[in-house]
This record gives sequence, structure tokens and C-alpha cells, in this order.
Amino acid sequence: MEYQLPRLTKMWTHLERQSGGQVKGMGEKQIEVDKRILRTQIGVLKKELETVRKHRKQYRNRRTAVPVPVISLVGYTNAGKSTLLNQLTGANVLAEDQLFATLDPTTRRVQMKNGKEFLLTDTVGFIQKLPTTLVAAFRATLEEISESSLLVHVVDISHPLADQQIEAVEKVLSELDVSAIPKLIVWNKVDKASNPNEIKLEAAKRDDVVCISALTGEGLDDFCSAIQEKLKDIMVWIEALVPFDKGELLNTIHKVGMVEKTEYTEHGTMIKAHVPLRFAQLLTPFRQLSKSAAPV
Ligand SMILES: Nc1nc2c(ncn2[C@@H]2O[C@H](COP(=O)(O)OP(=O)(O)OP(=O)(O)O)[C@@H](O)[C@H]2O)c(=O)[nH]1
Ligand SMILES: [Mg+2]
Repeated sequence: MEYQLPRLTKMWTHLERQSGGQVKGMGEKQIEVDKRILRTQIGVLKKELETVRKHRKQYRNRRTAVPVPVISLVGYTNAGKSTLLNQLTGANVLAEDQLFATLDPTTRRVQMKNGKEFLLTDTVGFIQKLPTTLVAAFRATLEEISESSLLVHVVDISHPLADQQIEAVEKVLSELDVSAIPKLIVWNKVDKASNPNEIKLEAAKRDDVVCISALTGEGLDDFCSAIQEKLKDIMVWIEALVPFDKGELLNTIHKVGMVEKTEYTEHGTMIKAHVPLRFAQLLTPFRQLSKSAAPV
């Protein structure tokens, strides 16, 4: 609408009819009436967007209380982000959500085969030359991106303009100032590509690229392992002695972290693991000073 406002000709007469004819006969030219109606609608939509932003902010605040990593799917429109989300959650997600029963419809909990969990957010698709006014309209989702632990850039590798689309997405990401967030690149729709073997070979050469088909499910196990590796990179190493009466902490460590070693001592469970930073802070009272370094 903001795009149309300065370009208005008489294309909005139906809106005048919808407003019940009240705007007629006020001495305004048709075009001004049209503009006024459009501005009112823009105002209403902006208010609605603000409500959406506030809601998502509340969800995020609630979520940060729980140490489950949040991963956002980003990418060019039609790259297959939503398909990937559905495929992953359809195949692995727990039917009953305990903690996030009221999650926004685009965020889903994913449980991998090894029992680890993360939250996956589907975001709005990017397009080339995204007008700044539109960037503002997408803010609710885009803010979500900036608070993720990891970004998954989904690419339609079968598309003849895949390179330009990657570039366009990178450009929006740099405008959003999220370059510091680790990223995994996913070459999707490999089933549709004319040269799938070549693409797979190329992807195998690069350690930040995973080749998949969100549609057929091909490569999804590799995708999950790659996610695990990336998440591990952003976790911190802890060695903690968890008292026996804090059993729930141990469960959480197993769920959100990567346990390297568990030992039962007379004072409690000695655990060595990679865990999300926020969770490591929760464990501070039980952490041990140790001379051994994290395994590489
Ligand atoms: N052949 C093939 N088609 C796919 C694959 N993944 C997605 N598609 C199709 O691509 C189209 C777009 O998929 P979406 O998941 O809606 O894409 P999106 O990235 O969410 O798009 P936006 O929401 O517009 O950003 C759909 O028709 C999907 O069925 C794939 O791996 N192979
Ligand atoms: Mg989508």
C-alpha cells in the first residue's frame, strides 16, 4: 500500500463504495479520497503489526528462560523453508509439546533421533530488491532471526538463478546486522536438479553446505548432524558435580547439551558436557574447576 500510495490513479473506487458512501460530497477530489482511505488502512495494519511484534517478543522472553537453542530458516522465497520445517517436525517432532504449547504457528520444536531438541522458526521468504518499507513490515519475523542461535540458509539449488538468490539473501542478512550469527547453508531440491551428483560432490567439498531434498527427505540425517556440529560450536564446555537431588538438571543437560562423560561419585554425578551458554550459567553453583581442556 505504501508503494501504491504515491502512484494512485483511480484504482480504489471500490473502497469508497465499501465505506458506505460517507466520503462522497465532501468536496475532495476522488484521488484524495482514495489516498485517505489507503492511509487509514495502512494505519490499521501498522497497529496490527505492532501487536504481532509484541506477542512474538513475549514468546521470545518466555523461551529464553528455557535453554533450547532457536534456529531460524532463512532464504529466498520458494526455496523450500516451510517444506523443510514440515518434513522435520512431521518426522521427528513430539506429538505433545510440554513447554511450548502456545508457540506461534511458525515456530516448532524439533526432536532429533538422538533425543536432542531445538526450536525451528520458519521466516518470511526474501526477494530481490526488498523495499525498505517492506523490510519494516517484516520486522516481526526479522527480529526473530536476530535472536537465533543459528541460521539455516535454505537455497533452491535447482533454480537457474540460485546464485543471484543467494546473493540477495546475503544482502538482506547483512542489512539486518546478523552476520555474527553462525550459519549453515542448505542446498535444497537436489531431487529436482538436472545434475544432482555434481551438486552433491560440490557440497561434500564444503564444510558449511548440506545437500538435501526437503520433499523426499533425502539428506535430512546429514542435515541434523550438521546442526548438531554447529550447535556444539556455540556451546560452552562445563564440568559439573550435580547433587543427587538435582536429577532434573541432569535430564536437561542430556536434552539440550552434548554429554561427553558421566561418572557417579559419592557426592553426586560428575558430568562433562557442552551446553548452551545460558544453561551453563544456571549450572554455575555446581561447576568444577578443572585442569583438563575441552576435547577437540
Ligand atoms: N522438487 C522439490 N520441490 C520442493 C522441495 N522443497 C520444496 N519444494 C517445493 O517448492 C515449493 C516452495 O516450497 P515452500 O516450502 O513453500 O518454500 P518457502 O521457502 O517456504 O517459500 P516462502 O514461504 O515463499 O518463502 C513447494 O511447491 C514445495 O513443494 C524439494 O526438496 N524438492
Ligand atoms: Mg514458507
